Amino acid sequence: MKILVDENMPYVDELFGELGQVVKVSGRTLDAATVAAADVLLVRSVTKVNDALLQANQQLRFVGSATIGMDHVDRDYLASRNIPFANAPGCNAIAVGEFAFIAMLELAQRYGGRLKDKRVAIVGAGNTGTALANCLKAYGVEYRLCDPLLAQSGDKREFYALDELLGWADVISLHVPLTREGPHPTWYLFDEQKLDKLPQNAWLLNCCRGEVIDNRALIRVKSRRADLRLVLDVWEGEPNPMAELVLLVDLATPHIAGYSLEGKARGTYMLYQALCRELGITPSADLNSLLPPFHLAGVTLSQNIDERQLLGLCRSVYDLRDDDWVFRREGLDGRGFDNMRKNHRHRREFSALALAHTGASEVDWLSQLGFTGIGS
Ligand SMILES: NC(=O)c1ccc[n+]([C@@H]2O[C@H](COP(=O)([O-])OP(=O)(O)OC[C@H]3O[C@@H](n4cnc5c(N)ncnc54)[C@H](O)[C@@H]3O)[C@@H](O)[C@H]2O)c1
Ligand SMILES: O=C(O)[C@H](O)[C@H](O)COP(=O)(O)O
Repeated sequence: MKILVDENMPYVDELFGELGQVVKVSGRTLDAATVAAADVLLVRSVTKVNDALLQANQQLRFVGSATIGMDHVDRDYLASRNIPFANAPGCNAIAVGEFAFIAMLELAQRYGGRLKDKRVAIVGAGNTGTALANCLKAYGVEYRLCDPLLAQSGDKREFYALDELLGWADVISLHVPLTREGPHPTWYLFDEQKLDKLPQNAWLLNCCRGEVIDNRALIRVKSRRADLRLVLDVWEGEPNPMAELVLLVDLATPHIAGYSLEGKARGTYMLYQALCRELGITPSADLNSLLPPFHLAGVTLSQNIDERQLLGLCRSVYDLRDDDWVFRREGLDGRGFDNMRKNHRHRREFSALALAHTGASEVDWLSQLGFTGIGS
């Protein structure tokens, strides 16, 4: 069985090696001729899976995407050919939640004031939005959710309308899928009119899809609104973001908010489980055994920590400033953007760091935030 895999998917040899011949390819440039002889195709978000890519292949048994987003996959086409499909919902939710949380701590540190005193609107309360909400709740930050679809579906959490939240929030963090149809499409959800409604001194974070914000309108609005602070991980026109926009952004990264080692490994593992199900095989590999140990054996807190010290702790797990810096230096053209993503291996989740304490008394919130093993 020939298993064609995006080269940016970690642990594929360990997980799929026993199921067939693993062939690694560039997901961005994958073409129909290369796919023609595959039995299994495993992609990430940069591969458009559609008629054009698959028409020359008559034996494909399974397609998987190690991502939450599915806007790159023509699922109707796959269904029309009875090709089973799986994605990896939730695989990188913790990574995105922690990324947005750390970015907010960074902005607070940079511009004065505390994140703890901000009000955060989370637009899209699915996996990644909820992961961010969990971080904010653990740290005691006030937040509100906007998700008309979940509100209608009977989700018991309290939801608010977007326009209402724009009059309430200091921080707006976007966590919606990219959709062009349906009752609440998100393509250009933040157009110029909506961007103009951002509160004074607002922070706007986009960790979902670039096209949820009209990037040209954002350049215009930011050019006349110096008060706005921007964190963008996703861009219109990836892998070629508008260089002019990058200059206006406080923290800029090449679509790596979900790129913790744990998140990427979970994505691959979820596809492994799905393919095993499809083949009627019991999965034998163990996800936890794949991850390397963290370079810090643990950290012992000798007193309760303040926000600045919390940021220090977060930076010891993942220093977002490094990615921002490399991105500005090397990631602004398509090649640099993709290279940074391809070589991104350094990031872990809070759970990689074991905390202990001697004199600290308020520590429960750190384990709720995700750190491991808080105990005296
Ligand atoms: N930057 C990254 O690395 C990264 C990582 C993971 C996911 N993503 C992107 O983020 C998106 C969200 O991920 P997720 O795991 O939270 O997905 P999810 O499907 O779990 O949640 C998305 C939520 O958005 C809600 N929603 C849809 N339209 C809305 C609208 N108009 N207004 C408010 N809410 C709306 C849905 O009801 C759903 O609850 C993904 O589709 C993907 O495109 C990016
Ligand atoms: O939708 C997702 O899950 C994310 O956007 C994902 O992390 C994107 O990473 P890629 O698939 O492009 O490597």
